[in-house]
Amino acid sequence: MVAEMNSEKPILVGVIGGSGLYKLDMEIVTTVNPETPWGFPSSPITIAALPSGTQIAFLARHGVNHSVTPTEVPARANIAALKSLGVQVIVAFSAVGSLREEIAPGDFVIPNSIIDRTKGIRPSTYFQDVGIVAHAMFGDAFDNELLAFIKPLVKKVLDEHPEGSVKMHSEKTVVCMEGPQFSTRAESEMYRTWGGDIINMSVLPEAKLAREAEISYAMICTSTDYDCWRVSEEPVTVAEVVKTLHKNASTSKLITVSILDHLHEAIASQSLKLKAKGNMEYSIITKKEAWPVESKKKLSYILPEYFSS
Ligand SMILES: CSC[C@H]1O[C@H](OP(=O)(O)O)[C@H](O)[C@@H]1O
Ligand SMILES: Nc1ncnc2[nH]cnc12
Repeated sequence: MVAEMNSEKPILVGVIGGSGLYKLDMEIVTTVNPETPWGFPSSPITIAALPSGTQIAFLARHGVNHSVTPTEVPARANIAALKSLGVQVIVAFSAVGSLREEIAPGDFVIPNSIIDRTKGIRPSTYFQDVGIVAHAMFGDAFDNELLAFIKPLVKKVLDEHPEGSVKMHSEKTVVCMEGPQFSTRAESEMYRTWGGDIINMSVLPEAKLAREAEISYAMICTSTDYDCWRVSEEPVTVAEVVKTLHKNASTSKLITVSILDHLHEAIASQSLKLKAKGNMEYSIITKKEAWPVESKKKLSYILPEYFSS
C-alpha cells in the first residue's frame, strides 16, 4: 500500500543530501516541486515515510544526477521550499575533505563553526533588493541545542555500525570554499593555521539562509579525503572522493532512519527548544511602515509570522 501525505502530522524535518546521497531508502509518499519566489529547488522534494509512519522531506542538493555545481545550488529556493512544507529542522549531509590527521576518510564529523571562503557570487540572503534590511545572528553557525540532541544519537548509530564502528568527531570548524576546483596546497595549509578542521563547498549560504528562514540547521559531514595539505601525498581527486562516498552514503542512510523519529518527536513535543525560531524578530532593522508591499508578500513565503499581516 502506498502511504499518503498525512495532513494531521506535519512534516517537521527536512534532509538535504549532498554528494553521493541522492535519495533515501525509505517509502516514498509523494514528490513535490514547489516554485518559490526564488525559483525551483535543486531537485523535486521527496516526502518519505519512516517505518513508524513519520514523514520527512528530502532534497538532493546537486540534483538527483549531480548536475548542479556548488556555486549554482539554488540555496534560497531550497530552504524556502522546505519551509513552505512546514519544516522546522534541517539535517544536511556533506562530503568533506579533512584538514586534520585524526579525521580519517570514512569518519563522520558534526561541525559547530564555519569559516567563509566563498567568493560573494552566491546569493546568500533573502534580504537583498527588497528594501527591507535584516542582520541575522550567526555567531553560532549551527543550532547548538539541535547539535546536542543529534550528537549522541548519531554516535550510537556509528558505534553500532553493522560493518564495524565508525569514528565521529564534533566541535569542529568547517571551511566553505567556492570551488568547483579543489584548493591549492598553500590554501589547504593556510586553512589549517586558521583553525579549519574540514572543508567543503556547500555549507554556505545554506546555513545562513536556514537561519534567516528560522529553520534550525545541523550538518553531518562524511570525510572522504585529506584534501592536499599532506605534502607527501597526491592532492585530492574526485575519484578518491567517490571511493569513500558509497560507504559513507549507506551509513548516512542508516543515520537518517535511526535518528529522525526521535528528532521529529522532540520537535513535536517541544522538548527540543529550537534556537532558530523567533531569531529574526530582532534582526529586521527597517521600520515596519517602510516595508514595500511586494517585498512583504515575497518574504511572507519564508517568514509568515512577520510579513503576512
Ligand atoms: C564531489 S567532491 C566536492 C563536492 O562534494 C561536496 O558536496 P556536498 O557538500 O554536497 O556533499 C563538496 O561540498 C563539493 O560540492
Ligand atoms: N577536499 C575537498 N575540498 C572541498 N570539498 C570537498 N568535498 C570533499 N572533499 C573536499
